[in-house]
Amino acid sequence: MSKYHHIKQIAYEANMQLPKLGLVLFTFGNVSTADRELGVFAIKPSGVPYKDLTPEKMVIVNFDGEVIEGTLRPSSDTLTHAVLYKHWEAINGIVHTHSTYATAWAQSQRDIPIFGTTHADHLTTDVPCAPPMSDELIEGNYEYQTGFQILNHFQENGLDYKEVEMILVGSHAPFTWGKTADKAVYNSAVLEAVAQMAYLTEQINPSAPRLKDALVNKHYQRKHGPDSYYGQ
Ligand SMILES: O=C(CO)[C@@H](O)[C@@H](O)COP(=O)(O)O
Repeated sequence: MSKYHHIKQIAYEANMQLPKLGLVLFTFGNVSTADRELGVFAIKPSGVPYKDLTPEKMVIVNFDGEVIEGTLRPSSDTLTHAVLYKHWEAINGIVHTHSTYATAWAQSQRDIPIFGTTHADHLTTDVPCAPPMSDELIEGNYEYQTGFQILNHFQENGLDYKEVEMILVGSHAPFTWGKTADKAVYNSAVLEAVAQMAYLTEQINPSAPRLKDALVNKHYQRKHGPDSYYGQ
């Protein structure tokens, strides 16, 4: 058995959650999970429909994006995953989807405003949207540059990747991450729900107010503070 069997299994199971949660159609997304000791991650092969996926089909790649084990081509988004793993050492799972509402906000090149307590349960800021890349960068290695586009946007806006575990890539689609692949998948589902609620909120009331800071903090602390399940 491959010494990477455990991460292939985790990556497979996390990938299979995406169609079950309604976050992908056909081959529209990918999940990876890292083993920091082995210095690699397992990622979905490119263009393989979820119905044909097996743990053995997962591709093992190092943090420079070089294939270490696997017969299929790794996801076309592999270099974005590699850049994030290389620079953000606390994450072990990354998800990319084209879920409808989150992608619509990304294509509209807008942050998702913090309108409600569901949003505040998970983060205290708007969901950030990184501006689209210049033509020059797009003509280079788009997926590699996407990794830096995400890193730069976090740095320039003083965002902490351990607190804000999601981003919209302008003119493209969302990426989420977490300590585990399961948490990254959870974050993608939360993002899609928040994106839908924010869209509907603006449709019903284009001048809907943002959530008051006191409520933002109360809800976030309830789920992340020292007395919370995750904070302990
Ligand atoms: O962004 C895109 C396409 O727009 C890709 O993420 C999506 O098609 C998935 O590609 P892979 O099958 O993982 O190579």
